[in-house]
Amino acid sequence: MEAHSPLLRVSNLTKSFGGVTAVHDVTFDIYPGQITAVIGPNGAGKTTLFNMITAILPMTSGQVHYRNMNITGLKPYQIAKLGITRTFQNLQIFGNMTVVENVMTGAHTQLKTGILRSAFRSPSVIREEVKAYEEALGQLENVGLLEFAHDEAGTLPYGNQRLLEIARAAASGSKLILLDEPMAGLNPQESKKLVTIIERMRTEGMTFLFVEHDMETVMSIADNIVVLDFGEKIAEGTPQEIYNNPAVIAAYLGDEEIVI
Ligand SMILES: Nc1ncnc2c1ncn2[C@@H]1O[C@H](COP(=O)(O)OP(=O)(O)OP(=O)(O)O)[C@@H](O)[C@H]1O
Repeated sequence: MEAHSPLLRVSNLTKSFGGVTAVHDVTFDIYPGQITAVIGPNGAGKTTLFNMITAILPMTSGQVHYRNMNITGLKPYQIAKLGITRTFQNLQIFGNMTVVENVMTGAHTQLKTGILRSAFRSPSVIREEVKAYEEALGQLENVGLLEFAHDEAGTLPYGNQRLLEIARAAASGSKLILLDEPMAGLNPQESKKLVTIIERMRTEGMTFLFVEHDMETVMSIADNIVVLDFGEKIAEGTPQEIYNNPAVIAAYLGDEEIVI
């Protein structure tokens, strides 16, 4: 991949649900190591856009390229295997498994071991499992959860469960993590911790795309902001550019949830 080619290219994505066009002709690029935020008033199409990029929803038209490869029409597991992971608004933690086991489920998207081989527990399978375990512990250390590695994940406070999801995404070998409202439900200290972790992971080479209503977070960490309104991209730019954009201010007028 060329140094300046986008990691992800979203081209003319459109999604219609019957008569409702939730996303219309949206185009933008994400470059490696960038933090990109998608913002917009309620119902603007942010989640639908995420769902199309990760193939949870088929698009009506448009294309998605990842590392110059056309990934339009691939299945969600194929996209995950290529290195794109997402988190959801509702946490997707396996509450009865331990914290470290949860992280290892991320690593399993990349393991070579098939069901048959793992049933026989050959030395190569064991080696792979040990590697995944050590990698999982490393990821837990990165997000400050190492001391809870052997606790049941369901017993972690909400903010730590969110960090656990991010550790799991990182353990999957992802290069691009999509976060759907990562700050939702976090208290100010937890938000601050998450911001620090995202920024550190970025300096280590991770790329992020996130949907967020918390404008303070968006303005403080995003390199690039894509603004949707009624499914259309109405603006794109740096936090400063977006902050001063009249179309963006107009779109948010009357939206009580967001103070821009
Ligand atoms: N499965 C669906 N069937 C019909 N309409 C849908 C469906 N999913 C979303 N929509 C509509 O598409 C539009 C965009 O919804 P979407 O959830 O993507 O917006 P959003 O920006 O993520 O909103 P929020 O900030 O409230 O989460 C809305 O008008 C919504 O009602």
